[in-house]
Amino acid sequence: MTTTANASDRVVIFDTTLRDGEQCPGASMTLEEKLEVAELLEEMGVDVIEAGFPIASVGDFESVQEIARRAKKSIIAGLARAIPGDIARAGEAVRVAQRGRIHTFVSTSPIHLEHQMRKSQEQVLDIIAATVAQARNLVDDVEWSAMDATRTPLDYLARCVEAAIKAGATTINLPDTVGYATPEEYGHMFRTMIEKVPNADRVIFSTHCHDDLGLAVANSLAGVASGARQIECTINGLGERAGNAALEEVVMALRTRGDVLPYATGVEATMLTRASKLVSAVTSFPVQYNKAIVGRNAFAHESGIHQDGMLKNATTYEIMTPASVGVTKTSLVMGKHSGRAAFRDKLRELGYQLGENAFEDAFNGFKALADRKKHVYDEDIEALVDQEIALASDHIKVLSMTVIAGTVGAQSCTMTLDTDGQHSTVQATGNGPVDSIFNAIRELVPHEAVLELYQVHAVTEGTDAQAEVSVRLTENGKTVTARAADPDTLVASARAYVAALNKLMVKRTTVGAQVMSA
Ligand SMILES: CC(=O)SCCNC(=O)CCNC(=O)[C@H](O)C(C)(C)COP(=O)(O)OP(=O)(O)OC[C@H]1O[C@@H](n2cnc3c(N)ncnc32)[C@H](O)[C@@H]1OP(=O)(O)O
Ligand SMILES: CC(C)C(=O)C(=O)O
Repeated sequence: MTTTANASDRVVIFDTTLRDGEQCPGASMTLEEKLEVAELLEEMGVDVIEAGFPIASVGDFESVQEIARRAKKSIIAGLARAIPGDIARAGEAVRVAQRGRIHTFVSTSPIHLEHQMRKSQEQVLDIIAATVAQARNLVDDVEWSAMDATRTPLDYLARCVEAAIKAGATTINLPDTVGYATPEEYGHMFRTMIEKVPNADRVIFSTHCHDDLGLAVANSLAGVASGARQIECTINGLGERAGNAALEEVVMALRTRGDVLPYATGVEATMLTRASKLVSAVTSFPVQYNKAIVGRNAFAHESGIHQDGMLKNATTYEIMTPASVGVTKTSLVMGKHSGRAAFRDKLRELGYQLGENAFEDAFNGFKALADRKKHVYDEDIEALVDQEIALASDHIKVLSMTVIAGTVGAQSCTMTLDTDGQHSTVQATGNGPVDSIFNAIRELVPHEAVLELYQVHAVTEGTDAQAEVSVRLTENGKTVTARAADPDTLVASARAYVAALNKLMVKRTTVGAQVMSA
């Protein structure tokens, strides 16, 4: 790859996760973490890695130098203000790289010149000439940036760019430092510089966009469409304030919309998810669920209509494949918006084959559960379907129950059971609510079976989790175990006990014994 041609359709990807990304409050990384990220960026095919700001601290200097020492293919850049000491330090750090770059910057906008730099336009032009020349004496690859370029009058910006090119800059970066530009304005700035500035064709123009108005990626792409051939970006869009253009979004926009943005990058897109996860882990910055490309919902579909389309053909609702960014598969999330098509597919995946009636019952049960529960997991569906299957062969069913529990008085249960179509009700007390439930059942269905095990566990997490209750009964040497699940632990307990009784009845019938009478 060459970084000197401006006319090609190859876009240089300049990753600044380790510099601008680290400027995100709380995102600082240790040397080891930076080395790990840099190694992955290089393996992924990132052209330029901005490894840090060497004058900022000894730690920053050391990490830029170590990354520079280890890099094999990527260009390693170190940032420097337009100050001789900064440039010397950056040069010292990147000189050990096979391909080192000094990236020096100075403000150009009236606001910055007046309030931050406290310099005149003419003084800044002199500074640009001197500092870029100093950097060029140290390395061949020098990038110059006009800090706050998008709030700089174009005629003055053109004079600055001309001065930087004349002094030897090889890349000219025009940042939207405060995330202020619109795509149209940003593109116009590049077209103007490329048309107006002498020798503009000898350098690569670069974008560097911040996301204060959520336009960082759109502006970067507008810059490329207007002649820029380097995009500065960060993994997960990390960076100062609202962050920078996200590398994964830029790369996938170029890849997915090659019809209108016919520019290539050298990035291996299947590594994007891995890179996102690594940066999230080392910075402790979670990736928002709905983040484009790498958010956990980026390839998840919950609504029935979308799931139906996805099952028929994934192109109905996905513009890129999950595999293209390193995600193993699309996920159809089961929830209250899911329909029959997705539910049928989920049952198939879980190994169930239900007849139409049983399927409808299970689907209605699932919808009712999804209305009460935020997340419906595979285990919830399994518990629900197991219960539907068990109910289909039940002689005894729990029709209704009311339990009174608490600190005042004995716990009691009023229970109505349906036994082969006959309804009977009883009220029973007990030593605790579960005991009162089991006593009620014993009164309605007299039997000798002994309760061997009563166990409750949450099927999934959260206070709205389904409780799964297991009950084991033993009678005449025969043991049965049954389970039932419900968000109400007491209902699950009653159903599990009754399910165990039903099993016991089936066992008795099988061995020719008397069927219990209610
Ligand atoms: C848009 C960006 O993202 S730019 C990069 C921002 N990143 C960082 O600032 C992170 C690293 N920074 C640091 O560690 C420190 O700010 C340092 C080491 C660079 C400087 O620290 P200090 O010497 O204490 O200066 P301080 O940070 O208080 O102020 C910045 C100074 O740099 C000057 N300055 C800012 N940008 C530039 C520039 N591009 N060229 C020359 N001088 C500059 C400011 O005018 C100010 O100078 P002054 O003290 O004479 O008023
Ligand atoms: C140093 C420059 C490139 C910068 O980070 C900005 O202007 O946002």
